[in-house]
Amino acid sequence: MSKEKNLIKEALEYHSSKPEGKIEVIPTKPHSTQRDLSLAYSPGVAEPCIEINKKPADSYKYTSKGNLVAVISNGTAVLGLGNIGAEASKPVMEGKGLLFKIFAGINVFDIEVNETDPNKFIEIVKSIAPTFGGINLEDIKAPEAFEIEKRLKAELDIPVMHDDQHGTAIISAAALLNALELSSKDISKVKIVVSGAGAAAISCTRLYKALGASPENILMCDSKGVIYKGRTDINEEKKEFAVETSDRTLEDAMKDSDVFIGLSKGNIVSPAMLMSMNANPIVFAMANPTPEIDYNLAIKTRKDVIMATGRSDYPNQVNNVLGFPYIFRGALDVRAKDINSEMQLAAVRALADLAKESVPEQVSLAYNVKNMKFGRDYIIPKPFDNRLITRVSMAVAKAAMETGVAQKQITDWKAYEEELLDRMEGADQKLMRLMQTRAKANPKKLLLNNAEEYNVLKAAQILAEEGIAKPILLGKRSKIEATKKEYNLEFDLPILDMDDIENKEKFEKYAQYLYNKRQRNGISSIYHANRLLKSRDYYGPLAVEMGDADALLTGFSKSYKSSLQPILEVIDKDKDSKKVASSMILITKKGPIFIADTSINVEPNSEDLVEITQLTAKLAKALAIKPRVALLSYENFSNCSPISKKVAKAVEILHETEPNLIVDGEMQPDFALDEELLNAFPFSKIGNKTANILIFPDLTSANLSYKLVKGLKYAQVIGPVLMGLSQPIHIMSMRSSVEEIISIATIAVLDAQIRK
Ligand SMILES: NC(=O)C1=CN([C@@H]2O[C@H](COP(=O)(O)OP(=O)(O)OC[C@H]3O[C@@H](n4cnc5c(N)ncnc54)[C@H](OP(=O)(O)O)[C@@H]3O)[C@@H](O)[C@H]2O)C=CC1
Ligand SMILES: CC(=O)C(=O)O
Ligand SMILES: [Mg+2]
Repeated sequence: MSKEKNLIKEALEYHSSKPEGKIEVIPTKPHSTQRDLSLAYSPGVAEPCIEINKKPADSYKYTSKGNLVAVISNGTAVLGLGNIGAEASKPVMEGKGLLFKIFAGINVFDIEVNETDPNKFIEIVKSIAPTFGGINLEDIKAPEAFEIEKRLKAELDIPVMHDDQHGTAIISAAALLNALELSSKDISKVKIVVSGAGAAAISCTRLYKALGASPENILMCDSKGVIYKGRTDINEEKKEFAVETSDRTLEDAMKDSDVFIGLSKGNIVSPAMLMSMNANPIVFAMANPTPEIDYNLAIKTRKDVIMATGRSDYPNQVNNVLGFPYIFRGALDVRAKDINSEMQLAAVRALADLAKESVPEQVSLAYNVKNMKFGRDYIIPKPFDNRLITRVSMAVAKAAMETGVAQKQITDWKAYEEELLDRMEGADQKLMRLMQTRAKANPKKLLLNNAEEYNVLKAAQILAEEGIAKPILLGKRSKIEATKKEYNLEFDLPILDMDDIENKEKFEKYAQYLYNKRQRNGISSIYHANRLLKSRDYYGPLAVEMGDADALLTGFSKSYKSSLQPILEVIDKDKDSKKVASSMILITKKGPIFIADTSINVEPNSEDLVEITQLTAKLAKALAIKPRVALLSYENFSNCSPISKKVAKAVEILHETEPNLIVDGEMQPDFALDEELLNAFPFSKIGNKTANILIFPDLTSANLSYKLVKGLKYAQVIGPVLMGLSQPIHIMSMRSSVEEIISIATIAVLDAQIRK
């Protein structure tokens, strides 16, 4: 089956699989008891009705209105499919609803109105407007769309935006500014050809003019050809773009042009037309689903083209999805009465600027591209970039306040940023963000071993740029530089060069220190110390011990065990610790859960379990989490089998030595994690609030448990976190992803902060 046919089949299956369609309504309040129902509905529901009747603005307080947008269409210009009617437009409107929700947390009712008369349509929309905090008009054809939007904006006091006009204008303008910058062209001098003279095309071109494009350099075409002065069959909006020209066809117009903007119909631009454009042409073929010229055909035809489409399956998706969720988010959050041109321009700038910043690794991963960066194939941020919600929504909200259309003021922008992130993030991202905020307050010098590897280098770049750590790269300079070159990584970070390590005066100092420290523990001569130090596995920990770095992260290319061994030879245990151990942090719906010992102590005895518990509780406290510890077994408080006896004895010691620690066992993990089940043990010190630290009876059960959770993708896993050393040194899992390295690096920085 061809790729296109396959897509058709998959798209139909996607939409028809049960439950049919793409959205549903989910209650947000409890509804399982009679009392819940008497609050949700009669009699309780009468009370907010009475309040709203007294003060209409209270509808924002007592109903979902403030976060509810109507996506309304009459189906007269559905994508590039034309006038296919209200009912057939529903999949697109449901799709917009889905995007509003996933990208900005906004609820949508999609409303398809069987009415093409603009006046009647306006009356219908006005009559249902009280339900909504905002109205997104969609896929309504020109010229009716202009009148409809203009009147609804004037006659309603909630934000109204025809997305095909302004959403498209904002995104394409941001992309155009960046594409012009990349091709060193000046917006006031370029010749722009616009194919289409409908809602999207007219509005986009107006915005380009506002940004400096010269009216005499713009040629617009509709289905009949070029819009020239003297044409009699054109409406008022088209007249605005009529110019003196002898060009009559799109083909004529495209000769010697610099920019092509397609907002018309699929497959109307030929390779020959593309060839007739000036050097480094900018081609935005935005008709959906079929662009004016196919992406692959365009880049095959001209190597120098900067090419974009409205589709998600090619680079440079210039599509209003990058705008409407965030524009409405910002507008709703300040209860704006309008979405005005200043708010639109603020969104343009936010989008254009964001594209020039380095791209988060999870975005690159989502598109399977390594080190995505500003350039011909990346002129505009990707829809899965989770920075869009803060950058665009905040810019829009600010502009609404500055231009006096906001009915609610934001004073604490940091708190608003947090609120936006809270809306969109899962528990895992939230904990990591909180930890990163703490790390950024006092970033530490972090030595990153295996810096020749792409993942380590990319993580180092992000850690430095985000201000989470001050990375020092540990590795062979020549190889680090080669990897940077291979992946086009542009940054400058200090390197501890393993190629040149012996020539450094520090080498002698380190060797002497190591010899002095370990001469009675197997390092028999200065030569022996010298030899060990030539290995980064020894040199790295020594650099931390000697104060040349605040923390070390190692282990990318070795097994945990072989990374740990040299560390233990060089670094003492913490003065309060008799053991080292390791913990994994599972990020679950119940919050973070620590699991220990996952990597070091294979068969711990009762005393070892006590140590492991103390270390893990200390780690939790260091991350500002109050420890509630369950020591696990396959039995509950039975003290029968050898394993249970071992665990019960550890609990007994802990109750004696750590009276303030909430700890109990032996118990099964499902009991430790379930409030109801915990009620079965009213004597337990854990009470009925679930545990957040699980100490396993041995390494096998701990390790397999976390691997199972990770393998089943039930929770994100951070770690392993090494505990009990006198220095903040951590070992990542072999071949960790960039995200995993950043997580454990953040913990290493926090660890270093606590110690100094
Ligand atoms: N990528 C994105 O984010 C977006 C893409 N679009 C796309 O833009 C296109 C237009 O949408 P919209 O403005 O809402 O629709 P409209 O119906 O308002 O406008 C369509 C325009 O296309 C013109 N047209 C039709 N055929 C041709 C042709 N062969 N050559 C030149 N112009 C032609 C029409 O000309 P005439 O006036 O003579 O009828 C009309 O001016 C659609 O394909 C849509 O998918 C729209 C919004 C966002
Ligand atoms: C993307 C969009 O809104 C359109 O093509 O109509
Ligand atoms: Mg549309």
